[in-house]
Amino acid sequence: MLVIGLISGTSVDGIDTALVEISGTVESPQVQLLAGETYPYSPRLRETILQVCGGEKLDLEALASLDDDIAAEFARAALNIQKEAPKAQLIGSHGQTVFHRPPANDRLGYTVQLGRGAAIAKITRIPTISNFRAADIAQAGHGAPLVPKIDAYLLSHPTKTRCVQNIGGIGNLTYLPPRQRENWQQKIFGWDTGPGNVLIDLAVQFLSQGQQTYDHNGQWSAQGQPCSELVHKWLQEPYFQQYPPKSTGRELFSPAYLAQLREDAQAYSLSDADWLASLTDLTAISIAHSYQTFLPEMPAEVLLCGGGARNAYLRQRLLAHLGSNVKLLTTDEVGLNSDFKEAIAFALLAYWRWHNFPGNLPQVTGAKAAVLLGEIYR
Ligand SMILES: Nc1ncnc2c1ncn2[C@@H]1O[C@H](COP(=O)(O)OP(=O)(O)OP(=O)(O)O)[C@@H](O)[C@H]1O
Ligand SMILES: CC(=O)N[C@H]1[C@@H]2OC[C@@H](O2)[C@@H](O)[C@@H]1O[C@H](C)C(=O)O
Repeated sequence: MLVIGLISGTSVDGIDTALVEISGTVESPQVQLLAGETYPYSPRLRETILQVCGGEKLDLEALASLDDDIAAEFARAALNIQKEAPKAQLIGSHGQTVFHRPPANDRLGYTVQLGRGAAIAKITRIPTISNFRAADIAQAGHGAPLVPKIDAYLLSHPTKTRCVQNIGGIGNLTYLPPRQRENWQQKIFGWDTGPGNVLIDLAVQFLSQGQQTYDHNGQWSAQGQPCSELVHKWLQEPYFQQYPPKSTGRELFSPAYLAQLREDAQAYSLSDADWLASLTDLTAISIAHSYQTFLPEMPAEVLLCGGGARNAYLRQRLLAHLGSNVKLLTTDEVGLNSDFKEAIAFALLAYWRWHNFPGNLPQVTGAKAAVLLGEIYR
């Protein structure tokens, strides 16, 4: 089956689009990436989305327009990716997260992904599945992360313990015990580790007065030295100490949050490069801390994906904190494209929904049951 996967993540940099051929069976799918593209948002749409993520108020009419503007961009991405290919039979569209509130005590979580599937189906004339997180949230789950079940099917190893670490705007991990271990599927874990690139990106934009949006290959932060006293102070953030299941977003790791870290850096008279090095080190140490604190064992291999895998300084700090017993690779090195893995995941989640196969892992999201994910718009 030819399926298109679409997602714009928490970096809000554009629409990752994957055209994939899915064969095999639902329980043993083979996925081949035929084409992958990122279609950047127009600067105006990106700005609006970031403002909404930052809590700017919208009236309902403006919300409806934004929802459909995003859907139109997603539909255009889907039409573009298959220009030179046979027509896809199905689209799985994650949409754009603009709000995420994890569940708490006796209150369900709440999550909003804009870019409604009905509009994508209408424009593309291809059946579209969207709103993947709602059914898990209705089961008292976090609705995130959803990729761990995909990782289990595509990246687990017969004899090695692996972790898959996505470093997008937010970071999230999947822990995969070896497949030969008894009941290995029940022992898979996953959660959001905290910031991926979000703090680094916000700081670079602030320091460059909007001229740069990210620290290319980590070149700027590599010129500085992390201040370990500050990094350890920052690691006291309650989210890092919270037990999984857990999920987070730009609501916590926000411009206001960064402003506090800026004040701290000024109190220590850090240079700009030292501040960036410290934020990068915080990102790395928060990931490693998550492994060392909450996993039953350290993995033999960590497979990186997401844009942060290209940040050489971040990779170096991560290796330093994970320890030399851990081998750091990218998912590309084991055959899965690291830039389009999330888009591929939503193609496969749509395929599973189409075939009535549950897409969530309750022990990861905290949901009470495994459920079908996504709403179908024919
Ligand atoms: N060459 C590079 N050097 C350093 N950082 C990079 C590079 N390329 C991409 N990035 C970082 O990766 C980010 C985009 O990553 P990605 O597309 O994986 O995020 P996302 O999918 O939006 O987030 P999430 O996974 O949280 O939903 C950019 O904002 C930038 O910070
Ligand atoms: C609410 C939301 O959009 N969460 C995203 C975000 O980006 C990374 C991390 O936080 C992950 O939990 C999730 O995305 C991926 C695709 C997931 O669901 O696995």
